[in-house]
Amino acid sequence: MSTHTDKESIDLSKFPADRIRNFCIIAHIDHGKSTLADRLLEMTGAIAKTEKNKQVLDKLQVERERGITVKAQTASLFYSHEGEQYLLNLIDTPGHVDFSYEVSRSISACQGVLLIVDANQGVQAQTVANFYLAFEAQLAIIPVINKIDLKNADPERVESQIEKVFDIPREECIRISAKLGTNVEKVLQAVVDRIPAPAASIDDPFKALVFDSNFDHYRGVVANIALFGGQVRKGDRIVSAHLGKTYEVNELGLLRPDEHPTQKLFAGQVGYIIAGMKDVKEAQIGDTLYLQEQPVESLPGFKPAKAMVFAGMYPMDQSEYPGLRSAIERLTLNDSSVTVQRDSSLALGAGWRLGFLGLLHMEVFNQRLEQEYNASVIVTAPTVPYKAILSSTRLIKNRRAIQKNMVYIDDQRVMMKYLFPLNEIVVDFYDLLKSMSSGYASFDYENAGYQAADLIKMDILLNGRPVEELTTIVHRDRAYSSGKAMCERLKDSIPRQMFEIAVQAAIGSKVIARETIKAYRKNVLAKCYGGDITRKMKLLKKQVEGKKKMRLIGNVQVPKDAFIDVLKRKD
Ligand SMILES: Nc1nc2c(ncn2[C@@H]2O[C@H](COP(=O)(O)OP(=O)(O)OP(=O)(O)O)[C@@H](O)[C@H]2O)c(=O)[nH]1
Repeated sequence: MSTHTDKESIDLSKFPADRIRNFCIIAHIDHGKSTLADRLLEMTGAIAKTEKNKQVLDKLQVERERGITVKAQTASLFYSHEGEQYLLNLIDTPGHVDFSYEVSRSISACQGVLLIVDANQGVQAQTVANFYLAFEAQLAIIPVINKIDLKNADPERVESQIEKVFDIPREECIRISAKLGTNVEKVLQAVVDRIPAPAASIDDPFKALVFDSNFDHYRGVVANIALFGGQVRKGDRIVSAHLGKTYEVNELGLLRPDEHPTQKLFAGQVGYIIAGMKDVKEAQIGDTLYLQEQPVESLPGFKPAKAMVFAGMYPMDQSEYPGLRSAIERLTLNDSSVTVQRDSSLALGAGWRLGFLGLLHMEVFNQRLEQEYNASVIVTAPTVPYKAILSSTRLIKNRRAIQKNMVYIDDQRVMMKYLFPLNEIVVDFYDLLKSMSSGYASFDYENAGYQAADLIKMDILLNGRPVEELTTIVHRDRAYSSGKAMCERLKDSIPRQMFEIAVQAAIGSKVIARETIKAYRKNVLAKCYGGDITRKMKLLKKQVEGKKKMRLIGNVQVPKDAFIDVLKRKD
């Protein structure tokens, strides 16, 4: 095996399309995609083999803190097989259901996938969902059974599941331990042998799909592109099909996984391009790029993601509005599955209504805003979309989940399909299901359209003042229990203040639940004896900092996390 670590030595013209393989790694969450990606990077010399290089493709702070992948990442690898040099472009994708949009976009730049399945857990919900994304896109699928080093590993059983559920012969499965590196070489060989080369010709005009992009504070838009034909070099004048605007290519190159500038990119390759796009709106994901003098027909692009959960987002202070607006614009460039609409609220001022694919997606977006853009925001209670008929029409009463079908994967696992009201599953269903099944059950969902239901609007009041951000739509039969639970949770998350606070749930003018937060005076100086003034100042400053994380509703200080916490069930 040979490696390329010298920056200057890469001549991409040596890699015509038949020497290129573009593939992504897909799997259920935690089955070991990022660990396998680390091994592939090490074995091909893209990164050094050290203890420090763990999950190198998980670049974001939020990914490292949560130990999950939320963004797909690209890495180009050089691999020699049977005397020939190959360029392998690997895209590592997230496993959690909320980020499946990243998977579907990555698939569009690939001809094959490694479908990783944990040798102990076997086929899980996102294994099935991701398999179908790859299958429908007609990609070559290489099943890889990972974690065979585990004491409870049962690769035989997992192979039977793969055969039964996906109709893939068991002989095609590769058993590996990504952690120890066992059989990982076989995975690289299979990528070359079983995944077709991209059908892209250097003789065609340059045509590239923008499959991801992000905003760099200094260089503007950095777009990840897959070349479906031709070649492109620094100084070329290219056009974005979406806006019809022309740009000059300033820089281009490979992602290894860090940017590695090259002179040119050729048909079938995957890389990055910087072309002086200064506005986030200029680099639409799904856009087609072509040379100014050689117009081409646009590529089909992507189906827009369908937001499932909506929440309001407001600056902590209205003076931070412009800064937050540009942060949201830049982050949505990198995460195009978020929808943004302007909104305003009496209590919180001007802000936005954002649509997300799920609650984890919303939390991660919020965390990225804070970590990558230093923005401090208030997020309101998430809701799901409803269509309301404004009359007293009696709606069909149907709130329970309806079982649609049930398939036995083997004697220990069963796959069940239900029709659920979306509201019942977006907030904490996944967490509850995991804890009730001791982590064994897994879950995936897709939109099944609108259904009529008997719903009412429930308000939450703090000292008699309605908090519109906490208004929810609930099923009539559940109004009392959910009103009571929300009041109890608010009581827990709002700290005592200098006066008594009544927390009430109401339907129209009728109060259905109430909790009281007793008055309390927190004297932060109580522990200060002897009048040390600098220490007093420090404590008072700390108290002011604490208050910044609070939102004033009427005269009540509400911690900003309360808006989400209040919806999560504790049982
Ligand atoms: N024993 C064992 N553990 C493994 C192996 N591969 C991965 N792991 C562990 O499994 C856990 C999850 O691995 P990741 O590589 O982060 O999984 P992932 O599929 O990338 O996770 P997401 O991107 O969040 O979906 C980590 O604790 C790894 O150390 C393996 O071959 N053997």
